[in-house]
Amino acid sequence: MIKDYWVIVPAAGIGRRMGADRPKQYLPLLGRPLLSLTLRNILGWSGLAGVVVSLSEQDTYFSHLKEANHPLVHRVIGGAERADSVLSALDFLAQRVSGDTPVLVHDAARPCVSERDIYALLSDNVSSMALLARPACDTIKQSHRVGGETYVEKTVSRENIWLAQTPQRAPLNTLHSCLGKAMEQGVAVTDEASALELFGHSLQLVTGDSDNIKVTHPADIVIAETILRLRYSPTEDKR
Ligand SMILES: Nc1ccn([C@@H]2O[C@H](COP(=O)(O)OP(=O)(O)OP(=O)(O)O)[C@@H](O)[C@H]2O)c(=O)n1
Ligand SMILES: C[C@](O)(CO)[C@H](O)COP(=O)(O)O
Repeated sequence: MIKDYWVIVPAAGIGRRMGADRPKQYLPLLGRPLLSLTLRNILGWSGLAGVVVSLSEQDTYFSHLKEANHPLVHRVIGGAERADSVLSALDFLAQRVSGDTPVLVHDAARPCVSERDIYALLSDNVSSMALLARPACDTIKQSHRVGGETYVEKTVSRENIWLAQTPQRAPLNTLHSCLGKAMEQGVAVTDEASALELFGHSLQLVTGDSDNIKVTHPADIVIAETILRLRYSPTEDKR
């Protein structure tokens, strides 16, 4: 398993789809802020060198988290889009660690990723550029709009269709340069793999669990709480 890797946690979003009174990463899950649970999870991964959390400039919540002053946790100011927030953390790392350092980018909003999936992604047998993902299991429809309504254009074969999760893994210098160039070119990249693909890199897909959900809508809070309740005992919750 690889060691001495860094994890970037983009956590500068506003959680518009959640529609809560604060950014979703600070909503309580099992009585603890979502971002605190995500960081607790990451800080337990073996071989971790450090974590860089990208925060909104207006963030007033982070400093109250248990993990805020952990020696392995660093913070940077994020940007308007997820990619800006990731790039800001990559800029921070590029000034401090060697260019071949493995970097994992993991959404703050995915508190449930399992240790088993992380160790699969970090395995020596896996390519240095890889991501957790799930094969699509529903029937896939392509749509078009007519008069303000949405209609089926066609059914797309789900063979070879995967749903990207995080973490996504790449060497620091490769990801830094690809993401930087993609943004200079004005390409909208919603994950790290897209930026790497754009410049011809081949990424390995590592099958992740379906419980690595991205907390996006209100109902996801209940689902994530259920997953976490099943996984952690009350004693472990004190960490
Ligand atoms: N400018 C942004 C936008 C998003 N993120 C982070 O990227 C992750 C995935 O984004 P998403 O789940 O879409 O979060 P939000 O952008 O906050 O949600 P929404 O799109 O509903 O506003 C989240 O951890 C979010 O905090 C970020 O760091 N900086
Ligand atoms: C990175 C990601 O979580 C992979 O599924 C996703 O692309 C983030 O997308 P969003 O538009 O920020 O929700």
